[in-house]
Amino acid sequence: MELYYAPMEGITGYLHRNVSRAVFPDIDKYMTPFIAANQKGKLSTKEKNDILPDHNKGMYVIPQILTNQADCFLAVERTLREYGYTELNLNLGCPSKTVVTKYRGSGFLAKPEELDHFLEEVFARTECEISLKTRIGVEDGEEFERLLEIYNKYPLKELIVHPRTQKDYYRNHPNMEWYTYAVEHGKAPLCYNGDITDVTSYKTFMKAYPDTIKVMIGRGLLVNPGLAGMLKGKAAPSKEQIREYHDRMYEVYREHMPGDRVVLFKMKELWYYLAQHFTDSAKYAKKIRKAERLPVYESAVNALFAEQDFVS
Ligand SMILES: Cc1cc2nc3c(=O)[nH]c(=O)nc-3n(C[C@H](O)[C@H](O)[C@H](O)COP(=O)(O)O)c2cc1C
Repeated sequence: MELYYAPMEGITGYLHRNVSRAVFPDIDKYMTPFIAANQKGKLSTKEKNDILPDHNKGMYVIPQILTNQADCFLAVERTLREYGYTELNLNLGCPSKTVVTKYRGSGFLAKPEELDHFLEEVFARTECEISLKTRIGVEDGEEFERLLEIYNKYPLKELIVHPRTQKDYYRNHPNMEWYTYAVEHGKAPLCYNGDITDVTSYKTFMKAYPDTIKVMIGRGLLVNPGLAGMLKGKAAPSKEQIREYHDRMYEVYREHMPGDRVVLFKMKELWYYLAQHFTDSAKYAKKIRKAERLPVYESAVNALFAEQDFVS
């Protein structure tokens, strides 16, 4: 089984990636949060930092691109090739309003003809291997029939399917009827993504789709950073490992983020997920959420680690 770390904008940048890798080295591939492509193929400082080979040593990293313009895709491809990347991913899943109203991310799924032309042009000129990360439609899973017909025309490296619609955001459950449709009718190698949160949900999924060889996990790895190891037969992470994961993350953010407020913001975001597997975590999570200074934050975290357990 190949396990992929899903891209999560604002969370899974290279600092997060390196710390996760150092403590829990069971992920096979990492996808970067999306790079918003422009005509010149220029990367922002944040995007450049995220893909620099020196910042991603020892990891298989796939840069993800967000655009609906073939020229922009190919321009950023040229830039990424200069850094040595030969595999790229197109984001056809982002559900956020600001992205969707520009017909990008899952918004691009509303324009299947344009999407087809885009892919035609990209595949005619690309020098990379290209995968797609897609939702099943904008409003309704029925749209996926047409979308898959389009995807099947191109030599995709792989098709990563998160079987929700744009309208679903992260609500409801993945629509497994349409994932089954992808299994039965898709030509590209498939990777499943969506709501694999623990060993039980993984086993249930694998029982239904025993031929699966690629699974991408996002939030499940944030709530339990040791989940990939568990899915590969390792023991559940100990509280000491979670502490190490936390401490290293805190250290790199303090080293690289511009000021305590940003560090606190990043750490609170981490705890939004990480607190979920601690026993009786509500009051500690509240203190962490309310902390406005690092010493207050640290004492809330110390109390949580000292007084509660991590159970996965
Ligand atoms: C905070 C956040 C940011 C995300 N950013 C991206 C992104 O940049 N690109 C992308 O393709 N998906 C993004 N996603 C979607 C995830 O990659 C994944 O498809 C989704 O969370 C479903 O998988 P999961 O149930 O395993 O978390 C994001 C999700 C979250 C929660």
